[in-house]
Amino acid sequence: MTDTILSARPVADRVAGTDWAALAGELDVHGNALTGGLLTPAECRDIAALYDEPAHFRTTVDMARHRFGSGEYRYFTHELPEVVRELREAFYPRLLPVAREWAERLGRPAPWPDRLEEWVAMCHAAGQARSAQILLRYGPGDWNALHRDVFGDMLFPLQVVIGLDAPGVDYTGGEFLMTEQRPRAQTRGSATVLPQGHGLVFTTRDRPVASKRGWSNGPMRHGVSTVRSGRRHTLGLVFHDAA
Ligand SMILES: O=C(O)CCC(=O)C(=O)O
Ligand SMILES: [Fe+2]
Repeated sequence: MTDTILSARPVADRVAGTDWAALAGELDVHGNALTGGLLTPAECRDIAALYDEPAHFRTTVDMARHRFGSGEYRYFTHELPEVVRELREAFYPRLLPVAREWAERLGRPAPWPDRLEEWVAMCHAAGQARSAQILLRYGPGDWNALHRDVFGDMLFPLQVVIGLDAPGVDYTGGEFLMTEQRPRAQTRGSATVLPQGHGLVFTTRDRPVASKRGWSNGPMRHGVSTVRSGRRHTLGLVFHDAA
C-alpha cells in the first residue's frame, strides 16, 4: 500500500484491516505477532518528534537509574495525541477475544468489559489511575532489560509496540526480544525486527501452552537488544493503567 493511500484511511480502519484471524493464530503459537503497516514514515516521524515536547508527558524514566537497561522513555499524560488514542482504542476490541479465550484456557477470570473506557474506569477505581502509554528513545548502546509491564492486579494481558524508525537504515541492533520459560526446561528466546510503522502485539505476562493435561501457562518476558548505531523510537500501548 502506498503512503498516500495509507494516510488517507482512518487509523481505526487500518487496524481493522489487519488479518486478525491469522494474527490470533500466530499469537497463540509465539506469544507475539506483527501487524501490517499501520503508520506512514511521516506519521512515525511526527510521533517520534513528540518526544521533545515535554507537555505531552507526565514522567521521564532514565532506564539505567532503575536498572531497567539503558535509554529513556516518557509516559504520556491522559491527554493522548489523537493518533495514539485512536490506535489504542482501535486495538482494544481486536485483542479482547484473544484475552478472553486465553483466560478461559488458563481457568482465569476475564474481567474486561467490551468498552475500553469502562475497563479504564475499573483500573482507576482500583487505584491504577496513571497513564501507561509510553514513547521510548534508544541511542547507541541502549537496551531494554527483559521485563513485564504488570502494574497491579488490574491487568490486560496483551499489549502493542509500534516501530517508529526504519531498522537497518535509522538504526542497527535493537531487535525486540521475548523469552518463554518452559516447565523443567531451559528458556526459549525470539527476536523480531520491527518494521517502521508496523505493530507487534505481544503478551504481557504469559501465554497458554498446550500440554498433555490441557493448558498450562508459559511465562514470558520482553525487552530490546542493544542498539548498535543510530536512534530507535517506539510507541508502547498498554491497556491497563499504572499505579
Ligand atoms: O521498544 C520496544 O520495542 C519495547 C518497549 C517495551 O518494553 C514496551 O513497549 O512495553
Ligand atoms: Fe515493556
